[in-house]
Amino acid sequence: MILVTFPEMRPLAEDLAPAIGADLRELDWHRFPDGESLISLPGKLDGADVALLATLRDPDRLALPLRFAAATAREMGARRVGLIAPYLGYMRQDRRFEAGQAVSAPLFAQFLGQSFDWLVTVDPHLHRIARLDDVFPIPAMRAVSAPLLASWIETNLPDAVLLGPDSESQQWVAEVARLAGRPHEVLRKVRSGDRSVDVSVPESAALQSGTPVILDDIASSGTTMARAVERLLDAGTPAPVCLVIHAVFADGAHDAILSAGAARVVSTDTIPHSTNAIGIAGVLTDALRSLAAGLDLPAAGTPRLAPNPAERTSE
Ligand SMILES: O=P(O)(O)OC[C@H]1O[C@@H](O)[C@H](O)[C@@H]1O
Repeated sequence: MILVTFPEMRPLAEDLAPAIGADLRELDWHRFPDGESLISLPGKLDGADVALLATLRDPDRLALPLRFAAATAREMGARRVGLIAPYLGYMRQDRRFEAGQAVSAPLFAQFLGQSFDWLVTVDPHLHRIARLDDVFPIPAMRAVSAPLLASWIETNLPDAVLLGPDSESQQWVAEVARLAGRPHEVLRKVRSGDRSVDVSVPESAALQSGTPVILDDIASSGTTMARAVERLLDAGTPAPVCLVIHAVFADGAHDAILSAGAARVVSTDTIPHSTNAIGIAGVLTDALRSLAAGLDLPAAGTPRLAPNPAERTSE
């Protein structure tokens, strides 16, 4: 397999390529002064199975470059072209909340399915849509970060009390708490706008029994995390640690969470960010191996634990 990475994903690509036995290449993405993109793929692709690595934060910016890259790989002779998207954007708009709205999740899945033969992602935001297969017209596999999050908690915060900021976070929090052998609670959230969120904290003895760790799949504006931090401090807990799978972090989000009083913000490296502390190459490799078995792809190699991204940057 040939792994072709978008430039910003190079650090994860360097963990992933040896683990899956892929030849690593980086595409060139030139931006013209008017904002148009020129994508260039390196080397020959004749008959190769190609995997593109791109994380879909800011998916509007990436959509056309992805389509150009996939089409060009085919023109250069690639046998199949897959997409490894550690973060898969647009999954939250999974129904028409108001008349006339686009239901973006299936539309974006169809868009990607027109360019790629398969897809692997990490913990997609699926709620009313149960499975990736329900919206993707191509084989789509989800890697699960829960074992990595649980292991991080066991090592770094053995007295953690896991807290989901809203009912949608129940699925992540319950599983990580089970794997880490720690208690968990789910807070109540009411959202009235993009940055207008109210969180309330239930009375609970568990809250006072350890270090609060707020766990969510996505921090976007950071408002959910920030309000949860404030309400927990109001309830008399120690400063919470915020653990997020996908560090989407719109402008100012990380600072807003810290200003609210969080002790620390930690994320996986599905999206490059200064808070990355948990490497997901191992679970991506597992997912690629499962997919490869079903698709007659070149078998991915033996999974290896990825180095901690924080350690990587200090090398
Ligand atoms: O409050 P922000 O950070 O904007 O949005 C993130 C929240 O929106 C939800 O869909 C996510 O699961 C998370 O709870």
